[in-house]
Amino acid sequence: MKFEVLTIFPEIIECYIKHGVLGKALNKGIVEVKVYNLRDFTSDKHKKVDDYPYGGGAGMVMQIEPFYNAIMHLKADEKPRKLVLLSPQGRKFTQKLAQKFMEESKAMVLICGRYEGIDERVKAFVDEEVSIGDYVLSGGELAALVIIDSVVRLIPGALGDELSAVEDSFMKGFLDYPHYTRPEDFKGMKVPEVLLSGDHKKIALWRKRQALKNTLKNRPDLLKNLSPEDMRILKELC
Ligand SMILES: COC(=O)c1cc2cc(CO)sc2[nH]1
Repeated sequence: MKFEVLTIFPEIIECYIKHGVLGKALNKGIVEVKVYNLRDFTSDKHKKVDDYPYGGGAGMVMQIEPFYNAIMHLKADEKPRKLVLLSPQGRKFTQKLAQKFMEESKAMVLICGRYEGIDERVKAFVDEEVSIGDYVLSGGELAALVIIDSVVRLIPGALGDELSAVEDSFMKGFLDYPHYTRPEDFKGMKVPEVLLSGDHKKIALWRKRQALKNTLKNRPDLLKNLSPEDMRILKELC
């Protein structure tokens, strides 16, 4: 899978992708991330990317030309790619959409705005507009990193051989269960006995109960289409 990121702050992306699962996936060649500085696609000596908004108002708007030039540069190889604009107005990014992106796209272009936003005409050249949540960010780069991180984790082989409980739980529509590691007793805060029992069936049931309890408490909206077994456990919790 290949990600191409358009941004005026390439270092934000380049710094993050070197670490952790992403870094390993890059080293394994499972994923490729190329970052393009929009300033390299300007035509003036000051590498200007923004200008005053038509109609007035506070702040500056990013001009279409650098985005257009960068997109045309990428499209020159005529390879298929999904162009995604990160924006607060986009459709909500979820684990399901991450799965869809991983399954359907060999290459994604992640377009990051800054300032007060970008010229609306850029949207004529993108396939999707995506938001990672209902809050204001200073730019699209963090949202682009969220998408890269969550999609790469889903690529077979990216996580190595370690199972990922987080993926499992979210894919099943729950929040994760609690995790513990040594020491067994930290200032009197003990690890739940069941996790020390070695009884894998009991441990699995305890984890499922905890995941449902967490989900009921913090994200009841996720509790849809439960299996009869999960519904039984949930009813016990209520
Ligand atoms: C100038 O600001 C942006 O380009 C910008 C992009 C995004 C994405 C958000 C949440 O998904 S908030 C936000 N702001």
